[in-house]
Amino acid sequence: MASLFSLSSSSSSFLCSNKSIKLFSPPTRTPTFCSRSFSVKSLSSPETTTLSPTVQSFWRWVCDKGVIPTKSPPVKPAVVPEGLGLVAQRDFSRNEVVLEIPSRLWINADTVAASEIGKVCGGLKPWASIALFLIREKSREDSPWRSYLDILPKITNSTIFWSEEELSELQGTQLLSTTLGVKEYVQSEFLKVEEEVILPNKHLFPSITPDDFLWAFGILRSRAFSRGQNLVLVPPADLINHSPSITTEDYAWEIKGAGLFSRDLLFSLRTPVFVKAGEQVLIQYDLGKSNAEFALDYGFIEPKPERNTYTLTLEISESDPFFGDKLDIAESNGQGETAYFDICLGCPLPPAMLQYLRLVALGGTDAFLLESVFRNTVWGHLELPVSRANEELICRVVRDACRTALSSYSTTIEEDEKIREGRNLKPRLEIAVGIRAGEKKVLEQIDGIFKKRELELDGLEYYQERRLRDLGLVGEQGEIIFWESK
Ligand SMILES: C[S@@+](CC[C@H](N)C(=O)[O-])C[C@H]1O[C@@H](n2cnc3c(N)ncnc32)[C@H](O)[C@@H]1O
Repeated sequence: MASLFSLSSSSSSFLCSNKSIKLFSPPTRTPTFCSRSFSVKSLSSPETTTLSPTVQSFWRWVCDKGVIPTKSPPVKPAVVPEGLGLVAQRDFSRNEVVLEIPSRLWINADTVAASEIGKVCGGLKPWASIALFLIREKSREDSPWRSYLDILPKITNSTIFWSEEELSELQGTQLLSTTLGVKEYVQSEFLKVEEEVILPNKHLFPSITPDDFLWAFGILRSRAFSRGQNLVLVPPADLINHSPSITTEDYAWEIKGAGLFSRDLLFSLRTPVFVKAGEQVLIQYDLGKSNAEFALDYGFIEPKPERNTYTLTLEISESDPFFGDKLDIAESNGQGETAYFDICLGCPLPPAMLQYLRLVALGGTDAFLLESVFRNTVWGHLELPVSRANEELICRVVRDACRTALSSYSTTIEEDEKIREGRNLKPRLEIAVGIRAGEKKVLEQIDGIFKKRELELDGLEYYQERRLRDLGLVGEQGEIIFWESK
């Protein structure tokens, strides 16, 4: 991916920023806007009585599978402000299991492998094979998964489904470049899958378009539970919605053995908080996700300031005369030629960021620190200011980068705040305005940190002074102690 900016001691260039794409981290969800056969009502309490025939038929299908006690189901699907959700039919205590779903109801890579297309999907990435499975089953009237597929949203508010006009509201944001990057990635995966699997096996597949593939990708992104490469769709557990006010780190779900005498697996969903009968059961999707990731994966954002992030991408330029030494030092300390630092609103800078910046900016009379004799200690030295020139350069370069990034947005924070005050904002506009305001606030925060630092440059202690002090050559007041002749 292109880097946000690169910084070197000889030249400093700032490029547009992009974030590395993390595919399929923990469970995901999708918001209210879903165009489906049930109508989404804005309700203060979950609506359990007016389910559409599609949802009723889905629930019958789930109950018929024998995975939910039909007479006294612990939860039921309901129309809630987030779309569909799960509503408690009795009180649940904190961490109590809400649903246990056996693997025969899951859709994962094993389901695909055991299906008619299993043989031809073996070489695909797990998500791509599940995507093909979903699309194929969706096209079959008699699919055993019909009732489930019918309740899946045709579209979500994820930015991957936004029109060009809607995306234009994200002008200047990192989310826009990430969204375009993800769409490009899905498109290129589609072309590969089309050439290697779909076209050579036309008898197995309906005609599949890039939009179908993007839909399936969006479905997986917003509702597959995942750990690492293992993705799994688990009806009806995937009706669980996210609550910003649940902040427990505990996993809300696990996969476990079905019992002593069974080789089957169960997907077990717990409620992280006490829930009263009639209330919606909610979980925390992921405390570590930024609003940009929420918008991309699920199509909603949270009001919490710390969900607003900006990713600074720093790079050791290949044209840097000390490229090899700097890379060696970076790699010995868990970094690379390119380093990504997620900065969130109201949080301190990531600890290694200043070290990496100082390393990248190292040059001139400070270059002696790159010599091999310092190799084991240089990273430690970089924790503190090296020289005025080095510190001044990093301040200037970071501040220039922030200003350049800030100038690429089409609105100011004040303008965004005004729009947000307006009533009845469309969900996608609300997301766009929240994201762009959040990114700008983080950029202003970074700029502010380095502006303050610039003002402190004269008062900072640099490497040479520290060294003299360690050698006992600097007095209490910072004066140099000369040898006194006897
Ligand atoms: C795992 S699905 C949950 C079921 C979903 N509500 C449905 O109707 O199918 C995730 C999706 O639910 C919606 N969602 C979940 N939590 C939400 C929230 N706190 N605010 C808005 N939408 C939410 C989003 O559309 C998200 O992509």
